[in-house]
Amino acid sequence: MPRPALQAHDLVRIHAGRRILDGLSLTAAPGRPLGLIGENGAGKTTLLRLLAGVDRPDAGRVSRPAGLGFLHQEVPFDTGTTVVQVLDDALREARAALAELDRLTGLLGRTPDGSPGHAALLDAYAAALERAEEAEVWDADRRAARTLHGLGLGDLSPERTLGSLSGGRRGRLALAALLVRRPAALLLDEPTNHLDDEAAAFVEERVRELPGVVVVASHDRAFLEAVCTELIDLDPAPGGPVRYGGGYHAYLSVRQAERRRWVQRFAEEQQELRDLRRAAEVTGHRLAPDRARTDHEKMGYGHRAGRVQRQISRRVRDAARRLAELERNAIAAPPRPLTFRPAQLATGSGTEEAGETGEHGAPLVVLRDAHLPGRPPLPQLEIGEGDRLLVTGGNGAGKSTLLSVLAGRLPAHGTVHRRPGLTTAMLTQDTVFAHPDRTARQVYARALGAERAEEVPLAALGLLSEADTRQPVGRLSAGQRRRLALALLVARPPHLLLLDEPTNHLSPRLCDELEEALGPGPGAIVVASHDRWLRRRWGGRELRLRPEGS
Ligand SMILES: Nc1ncnc2c1ncn2[C@@H]1O[C@H](COP(=O)(O)OP(=O)(O)OP(=O)(O)O)[C@@H](O)[C@H]1O
Repeated sequence: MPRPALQAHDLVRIHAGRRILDGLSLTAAPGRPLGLIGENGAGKTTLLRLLAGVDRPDAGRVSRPAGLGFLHQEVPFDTGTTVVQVLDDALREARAALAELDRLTGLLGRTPDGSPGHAALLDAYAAALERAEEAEVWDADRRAARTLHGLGLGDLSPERTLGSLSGGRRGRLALAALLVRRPAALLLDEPTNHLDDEAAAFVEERVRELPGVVVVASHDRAFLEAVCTELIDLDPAPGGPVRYGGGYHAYLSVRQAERRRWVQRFAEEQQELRDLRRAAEVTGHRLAPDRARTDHEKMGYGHRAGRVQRQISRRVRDAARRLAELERNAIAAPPRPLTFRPAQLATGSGTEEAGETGEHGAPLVVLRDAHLPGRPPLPQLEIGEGDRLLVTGGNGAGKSTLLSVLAGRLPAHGTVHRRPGLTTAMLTQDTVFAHPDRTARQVYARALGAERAEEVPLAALGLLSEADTRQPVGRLSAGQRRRLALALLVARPPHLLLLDEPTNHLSPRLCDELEEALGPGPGAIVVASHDRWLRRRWGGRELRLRPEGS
């Protein structure tokens, strides 16, 4: 039986009066993973939610295979659910399929060949067998164990509640549950945000071999390249969202060429519009009945007056027609992309306090034999002025713990010496704002104080558009919320800036700009990241953490 595709027709979605999706159609075929890409706020999550049936479109429709699985950016289970309950839920369909097969086998055994109902029973058995084979139900328990292991969750006690797990582990468990279930259509929103290299490679492998529909929204270039056979770019384009075949690299070059063509077409069209308007004005002026004629015009005027008049009128009419047509169908101006423009990310710490205490030139932070009960060991570490340190390590190696200790958010035993007067700021992995109804601007002004917010206006940082700064933070996309959190940090640069997985949720363009800003400069910056792409290009100091016992 052919597997069903997922299809969307003419989807429209309006948020707060803005058309986020405007007549989008797509088909996601089984076995051909489709990637959704675009700037933060382009509408990827919005589209996934419509495809999943979590939200209803304002117009258009979706037809989807039964038994669809959706990995949200935020985990959908409540905090009291245990690990074993999540897995039982994932295995429910496989177990039900096996039970049904057993029941039909028993019935067949008791029904003699040729007796009434035997043929119907055989058909039911064949159908149940096909469903069970498709879902690979015999392998389900083994698959569950292998998947937990592959996602670095092999050590999880089945009785742990989700509330007791870190956000990253909760996310990985939700993903594991979906890979175990193998739904006919799998929709994934930023699946690699919490994955180290090994886990990301494992997921790539599993997703590639899924026989059903896969649609994935992601900013992870390495993942998109490895998994997707087609991409849909939701960023503005003259003819609406564009579909690209051939993976991420192919997309990048085609997309750049398209953007150049758009800019050029727009410039040419604007020039033509200006010319036509000028021509219409000048010719209109020449034809005006009360205009005095020049001597040159008077000489031939009587003789050729009628013909010239007709020619000019025709030209005026043609120009007016072309002008009206162009004005009606003019291509939209290519939107100017946001450009991250921080004055600096961190600031020099030659503070008065340091001078007074004779610590000028001393390290900003020193860790010696520092440790926290129940957490991975902390390294011996000195962070000095101008340092740029990349902290790497697999899931559970203690990257976030280290950053929290450096930030002074987690008290550790042993020596944690911070230079007097040192200011630190940390971009955490979960961006939560306490008042979702406050606009981004209000949050910014309250956090920084009106004076600083005026000195460094939010929109001037190039992280959010003017329009988005007026949005309530609860309505911003995950990436836009992270952009706001970053803006709050760089608007008042600290001496020591700590970035925990800074590239999660951020668009590739911003990641590039951020990476550039991380280069040499004043202050100190410590970055914890699993991003393969960032790590590959990092030129500075690196500290690799290993989980205890490894
Ligand atoms: N409930 C809502 N009300 C108003 N606007 C909304 C709402 N939900 C989303 N939006 C807006 O819709 C746009 C698209 O949001 P969406 O979350 O789909 O973007 P995205 O492409 O997934 O972004 P990201 O890359 O940051 O995850 C954003 O501008 C967002 O502010």
